[in-house]
Amino acid sequence: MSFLELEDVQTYYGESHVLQGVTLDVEEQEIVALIGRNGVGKTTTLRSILQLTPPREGTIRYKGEEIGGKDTHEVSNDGIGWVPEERRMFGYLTVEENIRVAVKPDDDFEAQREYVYSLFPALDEFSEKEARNLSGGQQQMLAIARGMVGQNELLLVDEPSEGLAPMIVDQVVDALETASEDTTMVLVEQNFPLAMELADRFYLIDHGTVVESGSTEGVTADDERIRRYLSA
Ligand SMILES: Nc1ncnc2c1ncn2[C@@H]1O[C@H](COP(=O)(O)OP(=O)(O)OP(=O)(O)O)[C@@H](O)[C@H]1O
Repeated sequence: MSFLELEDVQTYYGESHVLQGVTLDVEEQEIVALIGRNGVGKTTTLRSILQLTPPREGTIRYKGEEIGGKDTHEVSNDGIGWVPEERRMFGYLTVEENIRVAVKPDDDFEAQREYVYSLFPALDEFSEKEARNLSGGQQQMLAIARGMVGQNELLLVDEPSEGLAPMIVDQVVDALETASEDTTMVLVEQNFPLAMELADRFYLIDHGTVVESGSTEGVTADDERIRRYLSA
């Protein structure tokens, strides 16, 4: 039994059949990258796991339990965190307030705050700053921290390097590596070298289905298996 298992997952937006049978698995403590061209269904795979866009067919098992059909808040209570694309957060709230909003009502805010500040001590330093005044890298760190609130055991991270300068991307890599010591991770990332650097294994998605997979070890964008799917 794997930590997370997707079997023949089929997801639609209305009549549009986006995931056409995605099968993949993730082992505990792994970082698994989902790669592929724009619009092939990577974000939709994360949305399917979270039940934000519930699949119409197939199964999703998390720690051996079928989570298909659950509500998103139940999936979140099961310990699955999300770092959405574009770092959605409350710009006019402070860092600390953004963390507070992410803490579930039954959870101990103080304990959760201490937990995320221990993961990312830099956040503590600017805890009173409004999120909109943070740099892109700091915002991404806050987004990752919000995903880790609740000591989530699985973190789904969507395009963490998007729109960030290369120097800032290094900070984000550090933050993801720190987070990955505590959690299993599924990472959607357009920056191919970055995805290969961070992840243990990859799944290459094309037209809503997995077309290649394997260890990231030694894989480059010149690899013929990869190139034919990623180049335009
Ligand atoms: N809310 C939606 N309603 C209708 N179609 C959607 C919706 N969200 C995404 N799609 C379509 O579903 C397909 C897959 O989108 P998805 O966001 O999963 O792709 P992706 O691989 O993550 O690529 P990207 O990097 O562009 O986000 C695309 O054709 C997209 O236009």
